[in-house]
Amino acid sequence: MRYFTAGESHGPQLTAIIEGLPANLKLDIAQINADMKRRKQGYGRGARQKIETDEVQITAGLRHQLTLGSPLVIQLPNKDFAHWQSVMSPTDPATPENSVRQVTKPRPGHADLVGGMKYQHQDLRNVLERSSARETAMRVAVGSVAKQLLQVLGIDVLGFVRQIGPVAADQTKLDTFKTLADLRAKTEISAVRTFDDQAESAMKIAIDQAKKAGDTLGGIVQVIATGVPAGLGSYVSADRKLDGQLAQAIVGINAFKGVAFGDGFDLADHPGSGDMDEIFYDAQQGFYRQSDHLGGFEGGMTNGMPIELTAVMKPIPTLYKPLRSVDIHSKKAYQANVERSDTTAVPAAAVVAEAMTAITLAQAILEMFDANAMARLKAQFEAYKNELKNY
Ligand SMILES: Cc1cc2nc3c(=O)[nH]c(=O)nc-3n(C[C@H](O)[C@H](O)[C@H](O)COP(=O)(O)O)c2cc1C
Ligand SMILES: C=C(O[C@@H]1CC(C(=O)O)=C[C@@H](OP(=O)(O)O)[C@H]1O)C(=O)O
Repeated sequence: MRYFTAGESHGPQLTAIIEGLPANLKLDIAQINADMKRRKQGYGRGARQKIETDEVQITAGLRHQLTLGSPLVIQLPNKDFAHWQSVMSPTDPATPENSVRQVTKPRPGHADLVGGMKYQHQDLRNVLERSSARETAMRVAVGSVAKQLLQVLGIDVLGFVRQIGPVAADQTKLDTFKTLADLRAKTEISAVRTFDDQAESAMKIAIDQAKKAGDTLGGIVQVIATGVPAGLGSYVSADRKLDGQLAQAIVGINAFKGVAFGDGFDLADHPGSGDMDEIFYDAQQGFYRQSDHLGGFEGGMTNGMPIELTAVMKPIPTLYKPLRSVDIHSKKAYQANVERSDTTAVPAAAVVAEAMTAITLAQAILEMFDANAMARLKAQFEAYKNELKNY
């Protein structure tokens, strides 16, 4: 399965094309729109989210709710385009209004300056329109399709928030959730998509303070995937290591600067005796582990334990109290451009990280098993899981 997205943040619409989905996967569009809504939400988002409704249309590859095996096309209109028609028209010639609204003062931390240099743009709007995380809406739509495929195979994926700015949720509270369904129920009703009420209140205060100061916040998200069988990915070549592919997918999210699996950076100061997931066997379940320090990966392959990753998002680069920059035309020192921005988008980014994990897992499965028809895929997948149990 591969996919592309196209579309500018304030252009007429965003589009995703997914190729390589099996035929006869039942798709619930309401479920895709529910995920779109989850990405829109989160304490600390800016005014843009009030304008958009983020309801997708599927215009190819689907008949009577079943995939055809042909490319699936998902479209999402940008409601904000109505306010940007003259600036963003794909066909009309440029008007004087365009030059007034040119962006020439690049924002440190955004793609503006380097994108302008690389593509020889004199109006940095030509960079920001596509580098904007508006595009992550399409990744969530694609991820929602991937999650519906994984659901048929018994795999569940959830993204949530661990930290916003200096406020971290309490790990011991996370350990009290026995199932992913319980954790989902808790994080879905949280304004910051976390599981710790006390931390949530402190996170909201931190966001309010940052907003008041014209500043922004980053944070840490976590993704857990359960029901993943051992053996996805491979140790035989570096580019086939699934943890490596997942790291790319996660760090490829706008503003993400790092990813860690299992105990992550804490592995550095743990002795080996405390951090390997020891191997046990019983006839009922076959080989199993009692711990998940390595986040579900050994040798670039899933090992049958839940996949657990954490990832860090830097603070939002557009500041209402702008940073120092230089005008690309006059070369004079100015404050960076600011139009409108989120104070933090960590809760939304948790949904994007969940989507990227689901896409990466679905791709690994569709590469390993027959990807033509859903029923055959499911039969092969179940047979493989039985084979593992009897190894
Ligand atoms: C969901 C989400 C929302 C974002 N919202 C904003 C925003 O409102 N303003 C902003 O400057 N950056 C925002 N960003 C971050 C920028 O898109 C990102 O920093 C930029 O594309 C540069 O890429 P890099 O940070 O990966 O280097 C957001 C990121 C995500 C994932
Ligand atoms: C539009 C979205 O996020 C945008 C991501 C973004 C950026 O620079 O990444 C900048 C802002 O764009 P605007 O100036 O239109 O408000 C965010 O709102 C979205 O998530 O749907």
